[in-house]
Amino acid sequence: MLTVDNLSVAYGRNTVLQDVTFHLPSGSPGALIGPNGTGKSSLLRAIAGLQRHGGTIALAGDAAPAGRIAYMPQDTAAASSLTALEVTLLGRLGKLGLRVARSDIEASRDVLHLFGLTDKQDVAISALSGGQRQMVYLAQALVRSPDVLLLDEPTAALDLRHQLLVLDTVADLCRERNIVVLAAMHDLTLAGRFAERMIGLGDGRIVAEGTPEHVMTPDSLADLYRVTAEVSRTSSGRLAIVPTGLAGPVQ
Ligand SMILES: Nc1ncnc2c1ncn2[C@@H]1O[C@H](COP(=O)(O)OP(=O)(O)OP(=O)(O)O)[C@@H](O)[C@H]1O
Repeated sequence: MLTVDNLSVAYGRNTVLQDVTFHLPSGSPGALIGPNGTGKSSLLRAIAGLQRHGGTIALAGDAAPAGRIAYMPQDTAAASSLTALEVTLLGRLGKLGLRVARSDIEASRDVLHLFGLTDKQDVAISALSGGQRQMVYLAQALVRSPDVLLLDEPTAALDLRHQLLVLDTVADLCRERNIVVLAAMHDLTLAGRFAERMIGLGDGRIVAEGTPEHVMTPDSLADLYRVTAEVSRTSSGRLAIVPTGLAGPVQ
């Protein structure tokens, strides 16, 4: 269980997160939703130990869990000449000795294979497409075998098939390894498919929390995003969110 208590983040005098308190159980994929600029990335970075913050973060009672957390940033642009395999392997850095063990390479190859990137493993990361690069950085996070996996818009650059592949892979991993997973997402229908727990962030505070059904009602979507939206069930029982119009003035 990840416990975030009274967390705050400020950039200079600009406080962007305040009084953020929530629990996220292991084994239940979590989605973090909310409008642009509301503090989702700041929250993920604070949990990952990459952002100065107030308040406390604990993982099953461990008050300094940063070493057990893997974080995939939103921006994976890279000018590096490292290959996809090398970038993935970097995820094992904490575990690597002076020599790279065969098992580290195999673990890295396996994850790249899972994402259909076997034929790209020796290609420089700078020569990959945006979606391929996003999957390589996800592979890097996965090979760390973290206890907490934080993903910032992990499907933003992916086509329909790879969106499902990546999210289903991460959700399965969350349940099988009983780890904590929190992904910031803008596609609410995808988020509803992926997540068992959802946190709605508005203006730097938690404004809704619970199951996707509870968080993604027309009223709470109007509060969060200032849009009107239809929330329905598909014939297979999944939640579908269709924004239908703007509500309220642009701020
Ligand atoms: N390094 C920084 N220095 C100063 N202000 C920052 C910095 N990073 C973010 N901010 C500000 O903090 C606020 C929250 O930004 P953050 O990136 O956390 O939002 P977000 O919810 O992830 O947005 P998006 O959905 O657009 O990615 C914004 O107003 C942003 O301008």
